[in-house]
Amino acid sequence: MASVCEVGGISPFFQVRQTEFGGRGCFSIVQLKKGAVVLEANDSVGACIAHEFRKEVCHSCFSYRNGANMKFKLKYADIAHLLKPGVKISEKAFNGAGLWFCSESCKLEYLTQPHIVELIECYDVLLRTLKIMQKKTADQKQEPDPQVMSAEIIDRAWLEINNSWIPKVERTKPTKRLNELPFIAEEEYNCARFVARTLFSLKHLDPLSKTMTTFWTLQSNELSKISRFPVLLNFQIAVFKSLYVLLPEIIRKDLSTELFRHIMGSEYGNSFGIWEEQKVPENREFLGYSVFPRASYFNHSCDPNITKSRVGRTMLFTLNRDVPKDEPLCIDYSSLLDQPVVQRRQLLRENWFFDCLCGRCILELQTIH
Ligand SMILES: C[S@@+](CC[C@H](N)C(=O)[O-])C[C@H]1O[C@@H](n2cnc3c(N)ncnc32)[C@H](O)[C@@H]1O
Repeated sequence: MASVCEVGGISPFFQVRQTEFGGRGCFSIVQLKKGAVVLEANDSVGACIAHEFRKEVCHSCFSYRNGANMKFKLKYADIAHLLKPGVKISEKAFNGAGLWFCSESCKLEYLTQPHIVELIECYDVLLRTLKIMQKKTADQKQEPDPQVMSAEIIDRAWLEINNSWIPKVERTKPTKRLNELPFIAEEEYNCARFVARTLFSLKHLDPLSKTMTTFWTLQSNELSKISRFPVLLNFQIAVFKSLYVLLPEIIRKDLSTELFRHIMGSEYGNSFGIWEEQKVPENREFLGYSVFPRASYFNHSCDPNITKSRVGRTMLFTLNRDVPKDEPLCIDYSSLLDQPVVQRRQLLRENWFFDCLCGRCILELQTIH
């Protein structure tokens, strides 16, 4: 984990410091007024709209219109002029990369992202593979899922990939590598798209940017999440193998087991849901998720002083009350604030893998003991 100075300078309103209960958190560095936006994050590193919602969500502005299909699907003609050396997209095989938009202008805006055709090639090959896999019906499980998990078991599984599987693939002729492809279903596909987007972002981000430096210092929850759901180890390995076999070289060359584990481990505790906008939590659709490294130092509080909201692709972090200097700035991870303390803490433990030590929990725990 990085030292504090490596994650400073995210906002003029707060600093990242060590908290009393361990880990880092955000603290106000000046007195702040209710309504102040302490962070505006539009620098997502990885994001994924669930396959289920692919036609119903605009991939540029993330708008969703009560389940209506978006009218503008990506076509080969839209990208033909963007093709460049190292990117091979055949007109005949092109599937639209699973990208739909609410308007021509949103589509154009998406296509103006530098080098975006590299990502479109990745998305399209993953989508083509999912469609082929969906035609297979037999039980495709290759490895039995482990029952008990530990850091050693996880490390050993990845060592095996590094020492045995990758060298084997590298010795295999490119035309035969598809034989190494594991079975993937929709969940693996969603995850593969998320990782592909992250690899693409990292490839083109300024290495000295705050987004990049904070990405490398994100807390990983790999062990706690896989310990709770051991099936995730084989799931992740299947995603890794699929990406290794399928991704075009221009993106795949940066894929290593170490980077993959950091992307997956940090995604678990640091991603923000892409929820339908302007609806109460109980009635919102969960459309996908996104990682904003600069916004990942906000701890949870059951009495949060920050309200998070999404406007298009941007996350806003707005103070919901006046805050003095040196106060922790916290958001609500859970939408469970009306639950009693014991249930709240249990749900946070089960879903977010930590025992909540916020001021409200500590106070309420004292009253029940
Ligand atoms: C998004 S990160 C927040 C930044 C994190 N503290 C760090 O050092 O990178 C979420 C993690 O912070 C810790 N955390 C956040 N809120 C907490 C709370 N109320 N009580 C205890 N731990 C908390 C947990 O370890 C959780 O998995």
